[in-house]
Amino acid sequence: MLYYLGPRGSFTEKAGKVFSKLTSLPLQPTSTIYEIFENVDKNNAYGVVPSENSIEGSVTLTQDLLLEYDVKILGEVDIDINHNLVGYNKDKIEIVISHPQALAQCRKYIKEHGWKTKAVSSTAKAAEIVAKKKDERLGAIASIEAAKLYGLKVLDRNIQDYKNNKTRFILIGKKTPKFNAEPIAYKTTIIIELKEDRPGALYHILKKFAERNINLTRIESRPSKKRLGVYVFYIDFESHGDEKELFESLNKNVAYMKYLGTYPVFRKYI
Ligand SMILES: O=C(O)C(=O)C[C@]1(C(=O)O)C=C[C@@H](O)C=C1
Repeated sequence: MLYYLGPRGSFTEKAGKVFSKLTSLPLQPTSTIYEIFENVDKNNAYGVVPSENSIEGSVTLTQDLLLEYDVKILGEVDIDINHNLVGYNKDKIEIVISHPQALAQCRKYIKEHGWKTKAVSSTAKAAEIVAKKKDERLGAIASIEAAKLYGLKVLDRNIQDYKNNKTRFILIGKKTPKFNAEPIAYKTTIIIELKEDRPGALYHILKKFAERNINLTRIESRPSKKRLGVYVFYIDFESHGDEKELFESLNKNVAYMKYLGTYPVFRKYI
């Protein structure tokens, strides 16, 4: 089973469809990202979750749960995100409902119209709520598919503040499934905590990548949640086959390291 953040018509479903096609796993909607991690961890299932967005950055809940749960990243795909205002009548709208990431990606547009906002669990959930309430004062920010599915009008298209809006989605699970297409690249993700807070501590870590000519594709810090001012670093890099020697070397300089996997990166059209 391949769990995704639903209901039907969410952007995560789009990414889910890509991975479902690649693996032949059947899709199953859930209502929270938590539920996806729970199912993956307890029932050996697979899940698709948003990881980062080109406008708003990291989906912090996903990042935090990757640290907490015993799951691996098994694949990655980037999906174009085009947000739309959906509902009944644009002139009557007072409140727009959507996922917090979607509200943030359309911040300027919402401000220009002076609407209030309400955050819900996904863009598709927002469309479902507006359709159920049948209230002209409500609008949702969602996909065209969600508008069709829940019988709403598309009142404005492509309303995100920056046009080239993409979200990166990851496939999570315990064991790599069989993929029926070739990836465009392989990546590795690790999470580390530095041994001590001293000059050059991070530099010595980064130097190990530079010395081995390994290209980093992301480095991001998140609070360790242990103490204010203590961070963990999420590092993505282009895979280079055997990484054993690199990890041995890194282990000497870190207080903690979690290996999240070496995984294929797919194009959205397969
Ligand atoms: O609400 C949805 O449709 C989702 O799939 C979630 C989500 C997210 O969590 O980032 C996915 C992509 C977009 O960036 C906006 C919302």
